[in-house]
Amino acid sequence: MTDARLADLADRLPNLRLLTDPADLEHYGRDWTRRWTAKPLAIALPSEVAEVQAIVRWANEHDVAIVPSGGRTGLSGGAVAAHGELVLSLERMNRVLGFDVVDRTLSVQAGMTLHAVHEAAKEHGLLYPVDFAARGSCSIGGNIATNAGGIRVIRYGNTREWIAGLTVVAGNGELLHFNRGLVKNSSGYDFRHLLIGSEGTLGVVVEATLRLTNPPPPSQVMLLALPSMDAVLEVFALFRARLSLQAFEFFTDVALRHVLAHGAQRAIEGDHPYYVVTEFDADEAAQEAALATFELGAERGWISDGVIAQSEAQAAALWRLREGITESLAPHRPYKNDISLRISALPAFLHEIQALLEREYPHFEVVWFGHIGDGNLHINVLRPTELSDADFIAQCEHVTKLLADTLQRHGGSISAEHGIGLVKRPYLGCTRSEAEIALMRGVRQVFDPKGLLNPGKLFE
Ligand SMILES: O=C(O)CC[C@@H](O)C(=O)O
Ligand SMILES: [Zn+2]
Repeated sequence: MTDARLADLADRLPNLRLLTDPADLEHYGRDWTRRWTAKPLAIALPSEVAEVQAIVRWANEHDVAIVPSGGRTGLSGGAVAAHGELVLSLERMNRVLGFDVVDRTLSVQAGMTLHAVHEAAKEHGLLYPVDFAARGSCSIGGNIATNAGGIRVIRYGNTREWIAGLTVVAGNGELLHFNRGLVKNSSGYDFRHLLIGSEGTLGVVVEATLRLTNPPPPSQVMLLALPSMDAVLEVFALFRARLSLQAFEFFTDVALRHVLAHGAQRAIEGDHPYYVVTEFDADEAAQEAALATFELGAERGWISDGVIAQSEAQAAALWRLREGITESLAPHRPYKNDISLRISALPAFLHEIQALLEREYPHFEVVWFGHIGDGNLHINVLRPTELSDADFIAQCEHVTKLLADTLQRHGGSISAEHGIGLVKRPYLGCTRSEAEIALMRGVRQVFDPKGLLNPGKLFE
């Protein structure tokens, strides 16, 4: 270890696992964006809170920036270390700390995967309801840092709703306990909510107390084929009014083509431009209501075809059509937009934006999918093989500026659930006012006076 700063860190924390191997630097220095070359100073893998505190204090003394790191499944460059930062991976801090049957809370270390959290809740007959495709590798700490959403927001809300308490190491190494699991706490600023969605810029989340809930009643999964985006919105309104929805997700035929090529099974024959996977509570009465609702949608010309899963395996196969999209697109190194609008603003916005994207991306393949029931659209633009990364990104950035302007006019957000990170930083101002961004900077100054926690993410 030739770097004097690292030698000092190793001296202070002889048991700390520190990695400097080039393969490790690359692995831990990047996320799913693959846009930046990873260049961290080293990777620290603490095993306890005291080590995290000591690392942050060491970073202050040596002016070393820190990139807090979870599962690095992020899509906005929030966990990228490209400028000699120390990556602080919470990966080894992945234990359940406690379950409280009266409070119905689960306390965990931040490095637990979302899947492990689900399993731990299940052991107690309860549910941690935030869920999405990266569950096997993303960490609960990363979910908190981005206020992650996913496929059940329509029923359960975002990560924010499920955080009863947070333990955080602030930018000066101090340990802070926010809200301590209380249901009611009207005693001033709720710092817990400032930390949720702060993308590692205010503190390192080391532990969280999660609220759990009852598992949902038995459900059914349906795949629908639809003739237009307007029909998707009509069917959403119809289904929401008549059924108790757990999920309502859409994707286009282009997304379907990719996911089928990636190994998923076709469930509806024929060519249809839009598809919806929906899941709803399904006792006997609800099943009848679902069929009647389906028939009504078909009579009105909004639904062209549909299948209802007859087994858990079929339900999983239908879900795979939606959940497999990101992975099936990954080889094309897509440029991603993750935008949100009020649901009521969607129809007008969509008409405008579909025309804009057709005009601006005549030669690129554009894949639409997402959580339409939350007003959240994922737009993935695929890089043509003959185009360099730099040229491709430059063209996409130009269009994103136009998209951001349109979003601003319709009161939307440039990031619904993936965070701002490095990727959306130029567009923060379309979603947040100058006054808000000035306040954010002020808050950051208080929590992290030297600006060492994830610098450059969220804003310059
Ligand atoms: O790949 C994307 O753009 C979206 C990923 C994720 O948020 C999803 O909804 O599947
Ligand atoms: Zn999503």
